[in-house]
Amino acid sequence: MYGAWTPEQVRDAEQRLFERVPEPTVMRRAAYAVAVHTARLLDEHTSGVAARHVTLLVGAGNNGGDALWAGKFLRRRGVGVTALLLSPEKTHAAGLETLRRAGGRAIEAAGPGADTSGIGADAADALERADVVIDGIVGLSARGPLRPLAAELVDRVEAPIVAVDLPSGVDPLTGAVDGPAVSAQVTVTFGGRKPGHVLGAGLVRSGGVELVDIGLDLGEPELTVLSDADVGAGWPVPSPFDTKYSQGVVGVAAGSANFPGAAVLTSGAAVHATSGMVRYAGPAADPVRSRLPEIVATGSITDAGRVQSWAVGPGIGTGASGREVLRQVLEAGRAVCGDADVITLLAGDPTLWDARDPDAPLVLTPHEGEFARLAGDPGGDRVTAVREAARRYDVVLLLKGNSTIVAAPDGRVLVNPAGHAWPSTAGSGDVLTGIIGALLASGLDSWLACGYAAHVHALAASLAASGDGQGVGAPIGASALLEAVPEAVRTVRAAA
Ligand SMILES: NC(=O)C1=CN([C@@H]2O[C@H](COP(=O)(O)OP(=O)(O)OC[C@H]3O[C@@H](n4cnc5c(N)ncnc54)[C@H](OP(=O)(O)O)[C@@H]3O)[C@@H](O)[C@H]2O)[C@@H](O)CC1
Ligand SMILES: [K+]
Repeated sequence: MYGAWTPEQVRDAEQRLFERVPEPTVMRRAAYAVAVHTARLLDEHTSGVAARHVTLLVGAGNNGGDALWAGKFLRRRGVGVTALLLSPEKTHAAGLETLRRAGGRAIEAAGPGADTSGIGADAADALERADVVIDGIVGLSARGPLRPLAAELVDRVEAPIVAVDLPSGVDPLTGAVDGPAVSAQVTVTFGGRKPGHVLGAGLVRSGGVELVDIGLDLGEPELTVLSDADVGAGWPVPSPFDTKYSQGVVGVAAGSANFPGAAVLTSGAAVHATSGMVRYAGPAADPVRSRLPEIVATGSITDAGRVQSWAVGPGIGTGASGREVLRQVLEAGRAVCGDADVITLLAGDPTLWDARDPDAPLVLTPHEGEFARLAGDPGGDRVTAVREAARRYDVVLLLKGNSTIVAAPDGRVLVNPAGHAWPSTAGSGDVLTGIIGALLASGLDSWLACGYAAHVHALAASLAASGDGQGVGAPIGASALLEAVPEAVRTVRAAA
């Protein structure tokens, strides 16, 4: 498990740290780590460090200061270093002096001989010669899209990039990217990850994140990310004394005559996610029985028998029958995971919420379009949007994406930064619903159940796509994802 902290939290911790440790000492610590990782990358790409060339992109603040200090440390290892100053009059003075004293060169990025991009001829040459580029344009204080000169420089880079703290162009708080942004091979960050490292485009732009301890005491994180080991340790498996009933019985209300596949995928996922028992209730009882003989299938919810949770929504439709299914499930007073048509129904008819037992956990798992129907466009700051909607509706909300976000009504937020889109295939959401339903039936906390399910679901998709998770991926459908769920569960349990 690891956390991510907002820039504001980092700044508060930074102030407390500076009361004990002088600021330049902290910066040197941070910069030294940047130099170490840059040397590593140089070695990987050029089979050496000495006599290689590193170009620094140096912005107006301490992020640029870190880059300049890192340049000084690289000089000690015989690296040729050129700093391109984006705001010469605001450059970190001590950093600039130390680099120059170590034999590094510093020139204006917008120097003489500039073409239409505004980049000077010497600066363009230094970019071209670079074996590795260090991005110190902007870090924690980034606001809005990159300014034009920064954007031009970033577009021009061809060498692998080490980003200082955050890839420039990525919003530190939301991970959103608006225009050109650095795509780093490695991002060296300090004290703790920031939301920008684990959300949306920022997740992909950060490359491998290297965390450096500089003595910050950060407190409770804004976001939590679960590891394989966390998920594996909490995944419910039968104890020697369990029966099929004691592990929790899942009810599945999904699919219709027109969409029997949704019933099969949701039910199949519930079967694969935990042991125990799965009941199906709905018009697709025959196809479910024939594909999944272990399921007890009936035509209606009233005949289904006792369950501990309901997985409801995929393929039920948004007409009168779907509405009735949802009403019955909500009135049953059990934990509910609602997906797809359930979200559309709840968004369209606020009176349906009245059927809900307020003491029974309710989980909703929208994709972006469904979320918009329920709570408006999530915009760039998805975490805030999901957290507010979870509070407003008193539900656990899971917003799907390459970083899936799970917010509880009390404000806790989990992120599953899968960083790939293999689960983006028709029917994949049905599988996720079945997994969550099964975990809810086992009695897991509904927020954690969503975090575990999102993690295993994304892992199952990548295992299915790449055979063993190592190979080159090939397109998959939801059936392949479903079949890979047990392997994904084994993988996380082996890590625990
Ligand atoms: N926290 C810690 O513990 C430690 C922090 N450390 C380091 O300090 C960094 C934070 O430094 P910081 O506060 O000086 O600001 P930083 O991010 O360098 O921005 C500088 C200036 O850039 C500008 N600018 C803004 N947006 C822009 C844009 N879109 N495109 C272009 N330019 C833009 C804006 O200046 P303006 O031009 O508006 O005057 C802004 O003031 C942090 O990321 C880490 O590297 C480490 O040294 C040690 C431990
Ligand atoms: K940066």
